[in-house]
Amino acid sequence: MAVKGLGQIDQQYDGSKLRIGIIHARWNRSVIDALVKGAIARMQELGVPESSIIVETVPGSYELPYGTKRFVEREKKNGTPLDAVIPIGVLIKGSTMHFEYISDSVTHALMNLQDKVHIPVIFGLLTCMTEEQALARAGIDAAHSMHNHGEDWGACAVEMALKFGP
Ligand SMILES: O=c1[nH]c(NC[C@H](O)[C@H](O)[C@H](O)CO)c([N+](=O)[O-])c(=O)[nH]1
Repeated sequence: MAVKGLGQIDQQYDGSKLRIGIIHARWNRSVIDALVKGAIARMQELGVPESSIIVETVPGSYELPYGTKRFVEREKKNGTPLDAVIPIGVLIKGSTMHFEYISDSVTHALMNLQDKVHIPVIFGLLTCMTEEQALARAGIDAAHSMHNHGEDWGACAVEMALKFGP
């Protein structure tokens, strides 16, 4: 039995009152779209209305930290604050060190963002050595060898928002 992964969340949560943001990069779009779809589907299973899932995009993963911060601030300013936000990006190793620098810096920036925006920022950055790894983690590889990690991120956003919201 696989031991990795979120598995079942430890109780059924009612997400019907939550407002969750997804902000995704547009690189590696086929993988991104599958991850976003999985996150939305899981949050709807947990009762979050589709109209309460707000989707925004940025060019690439490097733009996720700043885009996420401004996205959360904009929704708060509009009187429609988010209860959690899921930045989603897919980084695939190329022939240069670009991958390493973006992966490391974006990971730290997203982690630290939580203390600035004061809502859960779920880690939705796939850092893959190959395209096959990315496809598998979005559940769209030919063998369907793994589940869609976007579903985990959706469940995580609902749990964190309900447990640790304002
Ligand atoms: O989201 C990604 N952005 C990538 N680069 C773009 C970067 O995130 C910025 O958008 C760009 O550097 C402009 O700031 C990637 N690679 O370079 O390989 C990648 O794999 N994934």
